[in-house]
Amino acid sequence: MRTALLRSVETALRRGSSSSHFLLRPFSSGSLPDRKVAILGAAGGIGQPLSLLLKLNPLVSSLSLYDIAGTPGVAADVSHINTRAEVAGYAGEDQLGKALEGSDVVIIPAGVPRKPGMTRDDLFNINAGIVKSLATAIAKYCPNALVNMISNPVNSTVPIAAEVFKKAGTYDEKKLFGVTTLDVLRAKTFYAAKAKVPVEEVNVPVVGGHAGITILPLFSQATPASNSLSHEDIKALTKRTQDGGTEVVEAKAGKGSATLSMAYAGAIFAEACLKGLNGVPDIIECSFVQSNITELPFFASKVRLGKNGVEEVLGLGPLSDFEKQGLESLKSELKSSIEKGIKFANEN
Ligand SMILES: NC(=O)c1ccc[n+]([C@@H]2O[C@H](COP(=O)([O-])OP(=O)(O)OC[C@H]3O[C@@H](n4cnc5c(N)ncnc54)[C@H](O)[C@@H]3O)[C@@H](O)[C@H]2O)c1
Ligand SMILES: O=C(O)C[C@H](O)C(=O)O
Repeated sequence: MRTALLRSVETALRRGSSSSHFLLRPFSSGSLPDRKVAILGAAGGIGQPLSLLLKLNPLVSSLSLYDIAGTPGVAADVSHINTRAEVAGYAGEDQLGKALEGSDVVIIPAGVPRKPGMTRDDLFNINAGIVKSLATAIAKYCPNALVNMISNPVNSTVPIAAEVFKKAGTYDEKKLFGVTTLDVLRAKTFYAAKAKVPVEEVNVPVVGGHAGITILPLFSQATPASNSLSHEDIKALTKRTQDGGTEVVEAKAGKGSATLSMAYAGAIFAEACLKGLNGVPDIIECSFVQSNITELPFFASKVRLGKNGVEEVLGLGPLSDFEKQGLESLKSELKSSIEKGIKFANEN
């Protein structure tokens, strides 16, 4: 028999709040809807910890782990954890259809990561083709799924997927997301340390794209507000957020890029998508989506998530002069990365 406590936990889970945390909380999956999540690239540096985090999430009833190799081991391993999600591992292209069929959310961390000295755009030649073939399969096997794109360069891989979906006749701009959550986590972490405020209370929107100067944290809108930060502090925080990925790439010295923090960020964003699908109100996250809040066709900003994916692309809000300058400076790089993705999808 379910106790009042369990019932209230269930209600809280369904209603949720974007800040409630899925780790270590008691749950009963009794009346939660079934949700299948597929991870493409599940045997990789991000894919493995992301598989673990989603196995811990009671909103997931079926966890489908796909990679070109290595997934049976990852699947067997996480499947022993005594949580709701049933886990299946699929390896090799001939199993991709089965891995995708019936998915509500597909997360894509498939592709190569950076080494020191490389930009994210240097990954384009390899990752563009990988993303194109995975998007083609999504259009065929689960055209209604919400797609969470992690593979870099996100500023180009999201437009590639959009073009593939358009050609297949399945494109729904509400369902395609570039995952920029790690930029938000970094902005929150760095701001909290500098402003000396409790990190768990901090919110900072990050807009633009996901590479270098296209990453634009809006510290003028950070909460709790701080009046102890100078303009030089804000400039330094902005630069550190923009270079956060490179900081990790250099520290890993040739052994890849952010994997653990990215898995956490990917799990947060996937959970937000699932809550939206489940009808939880007021789920707001930053994401790189089709947008008309600037003249660019894709742009990261706060979005409200709902039963069909993006319910509303939220505006930028008031910007400081420094942020207005940052916004103008990022546009040409972001525009050419988007155009590069569109061109690739249409010519290959
Ligand atoms: N969006 C972000 O904020 C963010 C953050 C960190 C990393 N990334 C990007 O995520 C990607 C993955 O990073 P990683 O560290 O996990 O790399 P990794 O090399 O450790 O893992 C990538 C995995 O993708 C798999 N893969 C390759 N081709 C595939 C295909 N066709 N189908 C399915 N799987 C395929 C590989 O077998 C491997 O297991 C990189 O492009 C990286 O730049 C993005
Ligand atoms: O920096 C990278 O190459 C990986 C990722 O985009 C990140 O921001 O950590």
